[in-house]
Amino acid sequence: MSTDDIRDDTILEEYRESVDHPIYRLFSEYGRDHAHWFAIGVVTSTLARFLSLVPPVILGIAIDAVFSDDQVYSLPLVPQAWIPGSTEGQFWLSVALMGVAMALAAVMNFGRTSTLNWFSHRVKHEVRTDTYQQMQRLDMSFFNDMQTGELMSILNNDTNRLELFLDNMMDSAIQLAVLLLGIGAILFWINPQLALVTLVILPVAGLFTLWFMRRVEVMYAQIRSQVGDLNTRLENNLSGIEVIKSATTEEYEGDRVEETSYEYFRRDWRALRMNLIYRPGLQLLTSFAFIATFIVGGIWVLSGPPLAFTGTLSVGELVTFLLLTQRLVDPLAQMSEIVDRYEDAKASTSRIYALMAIPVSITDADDAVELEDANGRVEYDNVGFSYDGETTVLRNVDFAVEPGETVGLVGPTGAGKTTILKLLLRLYDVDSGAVRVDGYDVRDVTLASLRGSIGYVSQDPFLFDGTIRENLTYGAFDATDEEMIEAAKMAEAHEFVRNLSKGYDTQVGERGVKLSGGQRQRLCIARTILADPPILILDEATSDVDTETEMLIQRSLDRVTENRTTFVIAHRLSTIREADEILVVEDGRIVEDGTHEELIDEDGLYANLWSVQAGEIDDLDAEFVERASRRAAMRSRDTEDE
Ligand SMILES: Nc1ncnc2c1ncn2[C@@H]1O[C@H](COP(=O)(O)OP(=O)(O)OP(=O)(O)O)[C@@H](O)[C@H]1O
Repeated sequence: MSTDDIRDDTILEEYRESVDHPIYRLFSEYGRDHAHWFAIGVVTSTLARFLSLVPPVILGIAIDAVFSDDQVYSLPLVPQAWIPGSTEGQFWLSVALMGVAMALAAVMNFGRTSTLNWFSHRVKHEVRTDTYQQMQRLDMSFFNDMQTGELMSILNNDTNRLELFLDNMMDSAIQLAVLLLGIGAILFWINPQLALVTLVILPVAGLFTLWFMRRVEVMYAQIRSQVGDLNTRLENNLSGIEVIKSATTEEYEGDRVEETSYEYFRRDWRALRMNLIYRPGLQLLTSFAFIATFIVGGIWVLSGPPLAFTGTLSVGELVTFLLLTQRLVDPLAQMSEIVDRYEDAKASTSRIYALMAIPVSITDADDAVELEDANGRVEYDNVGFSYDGETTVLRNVDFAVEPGETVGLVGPTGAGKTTILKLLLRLYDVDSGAVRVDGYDVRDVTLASLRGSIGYVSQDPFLFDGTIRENLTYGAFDATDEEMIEAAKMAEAHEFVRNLSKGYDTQVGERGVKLSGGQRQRLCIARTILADPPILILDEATSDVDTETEMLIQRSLDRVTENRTTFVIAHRLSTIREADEILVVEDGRIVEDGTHEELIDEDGLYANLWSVQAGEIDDLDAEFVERASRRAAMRSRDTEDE
């Protein structure tokens, strides 16, 4: 098991253990709104099962009264005066009663399947939607720790397991309960003594089932978690297929998938082995009941009551007994499946509720205010931050930006530039100090209004599967074609889009794979421009484009950034040369700040970085070279550790 797997399991496991009575909760929280469908389902299912018991009872009576003339034709709950006196009349009455019972059973079966199916599919749909909504609200730190495959397995596999249970198994459970009660009652009504012989297996079957449930509960939890691990591995490999192919690690990855899949098979097989004992065990018990009833009943009919039994037993009664006992075999064997699916659904529901129980810390405060028409004054007040609560990533970050200013952030890789701006978006909360927009602490305004005021072009430009038009208007859904094209022109994207065969209706592929890195970047810039936010964050927004395009984008960005507070993170220092202020970040601190000219004059880290990019490597001061090699050494050590 990899460290990732252990980490995922720990988060879910921690909350899974705190989930009490998951199936009960599922019914009370999600079933309530559709309780009427469920109730109709239960009633029709109950009636269908009762009606299915009518033919064997009528048959027994008909054998005794019509065919062998042993007894008087009488029906339970029916006045004797209503029953025809002739044998022929009784025969046709039996036929009619059986026919009506069968027809009504068919109608009830229709009602049962349609209502219970509706119920289970609705519940599944609502559980999935709610789980997704809750997942979206979770903190970024949660997504850093959880793997996509694991989450997909909860959203898809686990919710599907619920449907399997709610659909077929609820119906089977009702069927079993009705048949047990109905058959039990009829058997006792016909002959209580023989009924005891037939039904003695029930307590034994109950104990056997309890034993099985205890054993498989843990096994199912392990299986569900292994499905998550397998999904994670598959999802990771599919996302990284290009790396796998270029590194020719197909065999290595094939082995890893096989290993994870084998573990899934092993856990699955362990639970299945239990089933292999349980199912035939139950079948054996019911067969035993059938044989015992046949032996005792047969002797009874042939030569009077055996052992301590008393009274009489007719052939018709014995036939009804045997037919009904036979009716118990299938549902009792099905009980194993019901219990099996129940345990499976319980494991899945626990995982769903565990996900829902994970607390969200980045959320609107009760008295959060709307940040309306932000001016764009941004202030970092002595900010300290770490991702994991231990390793400090930012310390004493302190600066202020006036509305409309452009600020460049530069510094070595891993210094904390992106992290600083993620705090402005409140993707994470600061550990100490405060980040303010227009004088409001970002924790005191609503997340929607804060993030709606900020446009973010991330380091890793992401496009959704769909057309270019859909991607550009994402978030600005009401934008007109003219506005969209204007934004695309500003981001130097219009020309290349126009040259595509389907123009703005071109499909970009998953994550935008059908476009080049630079094209993706330009579309992301255009998307942000179209949203027209008062604050703009461009994180290496032009790193993937050629120098010429960069120059063009730069030119239009100058127009875009006018009158907006803009943060630009750039490794290519030429990009931020004109910024109103440049912050130089090193090891999570701001070590220098000023305009390009001021920083060059200061002759510190920035001046040295500038010299490197200008190609003046021979003129670098010795301390800078030493610090750079120290950082590089640390980076390669980090990589080795990984
Ligand atoms: N999600 C995360 N969880 C834990 N640590 C993180 C996370 N993201 C970044 N870090 C760590 O925080 C530090 C700062 O990262 P950050 O991405 O802010 O650097 P950066 O200056 O933007 O780097 P670059 O120029 O390479 O983009 C790094 O040491 C990085 O390993």
